[in-house]
Order: sequence, then structure tokens, then C-alpha cells
Amino acid sequence: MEESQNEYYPPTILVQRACKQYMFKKVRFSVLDHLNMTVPRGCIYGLLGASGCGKTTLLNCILNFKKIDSGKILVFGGVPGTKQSGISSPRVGYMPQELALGPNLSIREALKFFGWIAGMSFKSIDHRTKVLAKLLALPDLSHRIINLSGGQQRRVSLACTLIHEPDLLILDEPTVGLESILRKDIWDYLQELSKKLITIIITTHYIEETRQASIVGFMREGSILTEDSPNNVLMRFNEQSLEKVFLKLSVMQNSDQNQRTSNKVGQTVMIGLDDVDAHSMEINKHAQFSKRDYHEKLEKVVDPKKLKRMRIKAILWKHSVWMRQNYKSVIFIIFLTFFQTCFFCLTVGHNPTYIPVAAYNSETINCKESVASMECNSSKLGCVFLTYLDNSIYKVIYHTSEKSAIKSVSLGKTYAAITIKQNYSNSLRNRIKKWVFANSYDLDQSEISATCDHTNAEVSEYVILYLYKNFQTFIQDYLESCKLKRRVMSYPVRIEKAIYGANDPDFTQYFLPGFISTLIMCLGITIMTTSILTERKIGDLERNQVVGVTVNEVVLAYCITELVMLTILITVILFTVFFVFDAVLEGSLGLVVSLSIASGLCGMSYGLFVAALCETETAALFMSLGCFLPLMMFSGVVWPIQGMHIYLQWVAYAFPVSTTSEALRNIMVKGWGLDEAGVYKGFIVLPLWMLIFFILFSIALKFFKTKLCKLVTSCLFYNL
Ligand SMILES: Nc1ncnc2c1ncn2[C@@H]1O[C@H](COP(=O)(O)OP(=O)(O)OP(=O)(O)O)[C@@H](O)[C@H]1O
Repeated sequence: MEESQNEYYPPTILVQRACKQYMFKKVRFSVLDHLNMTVPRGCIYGLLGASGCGKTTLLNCILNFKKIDSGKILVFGGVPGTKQSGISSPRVGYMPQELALGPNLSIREALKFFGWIAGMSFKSIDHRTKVLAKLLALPDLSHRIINLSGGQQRRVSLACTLIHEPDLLILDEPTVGLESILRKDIWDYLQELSKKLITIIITTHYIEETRQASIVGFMREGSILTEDSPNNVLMRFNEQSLEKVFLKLSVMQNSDQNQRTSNKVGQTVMIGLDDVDAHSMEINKHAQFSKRDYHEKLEKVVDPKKLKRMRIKAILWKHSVWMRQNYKSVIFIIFLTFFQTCFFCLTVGHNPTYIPVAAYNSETINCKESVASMECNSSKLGCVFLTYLDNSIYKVIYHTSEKSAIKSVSLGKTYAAITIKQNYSNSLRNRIKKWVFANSYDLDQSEISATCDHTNAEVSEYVILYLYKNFQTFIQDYLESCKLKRRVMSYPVRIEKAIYGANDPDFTQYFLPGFISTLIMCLGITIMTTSILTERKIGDLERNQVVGVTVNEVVLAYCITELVMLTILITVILFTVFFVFDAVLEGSLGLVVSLSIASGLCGMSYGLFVAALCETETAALFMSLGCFLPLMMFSGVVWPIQGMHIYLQWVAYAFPVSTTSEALRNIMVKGWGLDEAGVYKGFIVLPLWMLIFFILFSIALKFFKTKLCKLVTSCLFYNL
């Protein structure tokens, strides 16, 4: 112990003339104003100051969350962010004011996670957990954090910061809301830690409790007014309590402010910058540590690659805990995907059925009562024709007058009124017999007229299409009954057997590839955005960053977890499509799966971009929803791309979803392989878009984080 008395160690934290300004309503104001601060190694530094004086901002600058505008900050002799500074490594532990812990974790799980990301072995995590549980009087370790009281949550938060015994501890109001005995225990423990050469900065509102600190720093209006050991401060100002010293200093600052413009009170009262080393040596006398401890600490080296792997494993483990705890939500998402796929397959692309149509046959008023069969000389061909109307397509409602049939259309009760003329059978016979020489009367009387409601264009198109189809069958059967050739009355156009697909196209098969790629892309976007934003909401991202977790590791862990989830969802979608609804699959299932996964990854990369761009879930929701409609449109699910405006067609082809849908269609229906341009284009376009989104994500993360987000959100709200 003796040898350490005169040993000099450089200060753990040195802040020199640090300035930081914020902007409020286009006016800049100072939060840190030429602030100086010296935190010697192994001391407890009590940072005191009223709410809003800039304590959190100062800590954020030390922890490299924020940059100072001018001045210098050194941590362990290095600028925050550099390797030497130890910020973003297990050498530092940070307890923020807010909880910043996964609320669904149990106390034991939270401690395990924080120990793991700091590179601790399970054995030492267990040991430290027991020590901290006793010290901080933690409740049963299996309790979930969300169910704890505010004070208990803060104690767990403190335990998570202390678990790995870092060289530098930054605690933002750790004792707030705790009872006095517990506060004393915590201070005693902090003093124990400081003896082990651990440096501690602690902000608190309880001024008197900082008498146990090695140094107190009084902060006001962005400056440290003075910093020294509590006893020295009391002696210098000849006061009994630190509260009174603070009051005196504040009064002095106010009166000096008018006299001194450049030279702040803080700089005169506190130790001058040139005296930092001497001051640090002086302060070190308070810290009872040995030189051996100091060297042991420095030798504590963990392989960075191993540490990185451990951190990723820890985050993945945390995700798996979340999934286990929220298995009901996971099952719900799986079922939702299954039902959405079923819903699509059951609703889209099928022929309309039972379309109500009105029929008036003036040749035979009541067809139902008279038996009409297909004979060449029949006088009830009108009735025969009506029996040819496909009864799965039409629901025929018989009327006794043409007027009432047409009125039913105008009243919206039916979609079309089919009218048969009075002399239909004879005129039709004459028309066939005389063919090109048929007179106007027979031509007119042998015509069946249809008056349609075209407001529902798709339904009326079907009414007309099947009217033509059914009439063709009727007339050919009639010719046959007259011993004439059927082909005489067929269109002189022959549709040969289709090269790909069925001759009678099934629109579900056409829409399915677009639906699959759109759904998978949207799922990718949604799960990635919500996961990252939930993580941000919990707020432990920054806290973990202090210990060394990087954004890349968090993103990688999320990509792995969400990819697993996405693979499950893709399996559900493809199983439903191919095995439940028996969709056509002429090509390779492997290619379909690969393309689906690539679509999901593309959606996830867009989700990352959205999450980086948006600070709030609402903004992210708008950005995710905003892309849903263009994705649907450009996938060709709603309308073929060929039907779009010519310029939009180019946009559609540049969109990832259209090329993917086309490639999927080519694999599923045409059975094409990777050697065809219509397939490999999909595999080229998707990674290209992923790259674009990753670049945008990196840019958003670095430069535009808040500004662009606010702009996009305000535009969206404005447009609404
Ligand atoms: N990002 C920001 N943009 C604009 N002003 C900010 C920003 N962050 C903080 N401020 C302002 O800077 C001042 C100092 O804030 P800071 O959070 O550092 O205070 P504090 O001393 O930690 O307060 P408390 O003890 O209540 O946490 C406050 O007036 C605050 O409103």
C-alpha cells in the first residue's frame, strides 16, 4: 500500500474546455460551456448539478454517443471512440437514467446477458450474480423485470452494470428512489470497487450522499464550478454542508458572470488545466489501491474475435428467450400467414359464380312450365337457349316483360337483362337456312339482346364472355340436331393447345407468384422494422454499445433471427400454396425457395433502412405501409404490368417485386431453370436492391437519422 501513495497514474477521464451546443427553434444554446473535469483513476466522482444543467450531455459525450463541438475529452488517455479509450469495450459499464433492459427478461437472464456480452464465463456470471443479488437485495431472480417495482428495476439495472466489474463505471442517478440503508450499502460497495482501481462517475440529486465520494464536481450552466474532495471543498468554502457550498458557488457564478466574459467562474475556482497532473496525484492519495492491482487490470486481455462471437451468441440467445416467452405471438404470426395465404388462394382469380341475370323470353313466356328439348324444328328454341346458360355462372331470374327485366338491372338487382324475341325459333331456322340471304326481319328476330350494368366491369365482362361461349355451344348443338356440321357456326379462329399453362387460364395461378413475392417481401419489412424499433424502444442498444456491442453485431444477430423466422413463414406459405391448394409447380422447388428467401432478405434490408431512418414506430409504420401499395401494384397482382402507363412500366420493371414475380411465374408455370433470363434476372435484381438498401441504411444511420425521418413523417401526415 505504501508504494502506491506517491505513484502517479494518469486520470481516467480528462475533459478540457469542452463545448457543446444544441439548436432550439433555430437558436443555438450552450449545454457544455468550456467545461473542465478531471477524474483520477480509482476515485468516485460525484457529479452534482440541477436538472437540465447538462450532466447527461456530458456523460453522453464521454461515452461517445455525442460529439463535443470543441475542446478535448480523453478517456484512459484516448479520444472516446478510439480503442485506447476503452469506450465500447467491457472496460466500461454504463447505467443510464432510464431502465434500458429487455423488460421480458428475468433478472437472472438480464444478468446473464450483460455478463455474456462483456465476455464473462458462465461460472463467473453465476458467482457475480449471487454477490450482486445479496448486495442489492434483488428479489427472486426468476422474476421478470417488467413485473418489478421502479426501485427494484433500478437495482437490477445497477447489477447489470456492475456484473463485469469494469475499469470505469458511469452511473446516472443509480440511487434515486432507493431507501437510505440500501443507498448506504451501494455507496459502501462503490468504495470497495474504487479500492480495486475502478473509477466511478456518479450523478445524483442527493447532494449530501456524495460526501462519500473521493471528489465532487459542482456543475451549473454547462460548467464545472469546482471539483475537489468533499472535505477540501467544505474547508475552502468554510461551510458545513455541500448544499451550502453549491449555493455559494451559484451566487458567485451569477455575480461573476457580468464581470467576466471569457474567463468563467469554473475556471478560476477550480483547479487550473496546467495543474491537472498535480491534482490527479493529490486525488490518488484518496484511492487505496495497490500497484499490483493496476497491472493485473491492464493484463486482463480478452481475444477480440472471441468476444465478438460471444456478443453475437448473447444477442441471439436473448432473441431466443424472447421467442420462447412470446411463443403465442410467434404461433399467431405463423397462423396469420397461413390464413392470409389460404384467403388469397380462396378469393382471388376464380370465376364469378351465380351472377344474377334477368331473362325475358317473349316467344315462350313461361319456359319453366313448358318442356323444351333440342330439336331442329322446335318452336321453343328460346327456352332451349336459356337452359344452355351455365348455371354455375348465372342465376337466371325469369321476367314476364322486357320492361321489368331491364328495370331489375337499373335497380341493381341483376347485372344483365337477356331478351329473346317473339319469333326467335323460326327466324333462327330461316337465318341458318338462308345464311347470307337472310332477310332483315329474320336477322333481327333471331338476335338475343343483352342489356348490362357495366359499373362492375369484371362481372359484366364475365356475363358477356359466357353469353358468347354458351351461345356457341347452343348453336352448334342445334346445327347437329339439324344434321348440319357444328363447325359451320364456330369462329373461324382456332386457339391451339397452349405451350405453357392451360387453355382455359386460371387467374389464381397467374396472380400467385406476385402474391407470394409481395407477401414475403412485406413480411421481411415488417418483422425487421418492428424488431429493431422494439430494441430501440427498450433502449438497451446504446447501453450495450458502451460495453462493446456494435450496431453491425446487433444487425447481424437480427438478420439471423429474422431469417429463421422468415424461413418458417416461407415454408408455411409454400406448403399452403403447393400442398393445400395444389398450385402448379413445373420447375424446381429449390429455385422457388431460394427466390422466396432472397425476396425476404430484400424486404429485411428495406426494413433495416426504414428502422434506421425513423425514430418513432409511427413513422416506421407509415414508411412500411407506404411501400405496401406500390409493391402490390408493381407485382402485377392487381393489374398486369403491360396495362400500366408506359413510363410506369419501366418503374415497375425496376422494382424488385415485379422481376421476382415474373421469375417465380416462369419457374412455377413454365418450369424454367436458372439458365433462362426470365429466372436469373430475379436472382440478380434482388441482391442489387439489397445492396442499395444496405448502402441507404448505412447513410441513414450516419447522417440523416432524425432530419429525414421528420421530413418523411411530416410529408406523410400532411398528405393524409
Ligand atoms: N438533443 C437535444 N436537442 C436539444 N436540446 C437538448 C437535447 N438534449 C438535451 N437538451 C437540452 O440540454 C439541456 C441539458 O440536458 P441534459 O439532459 O444534459 O441535462 P441533465 O443535467 O442531465 O438533466 P437531468 O438531471 O434532469 O437528467 C436541457 O435543457 C435539455 O433540454
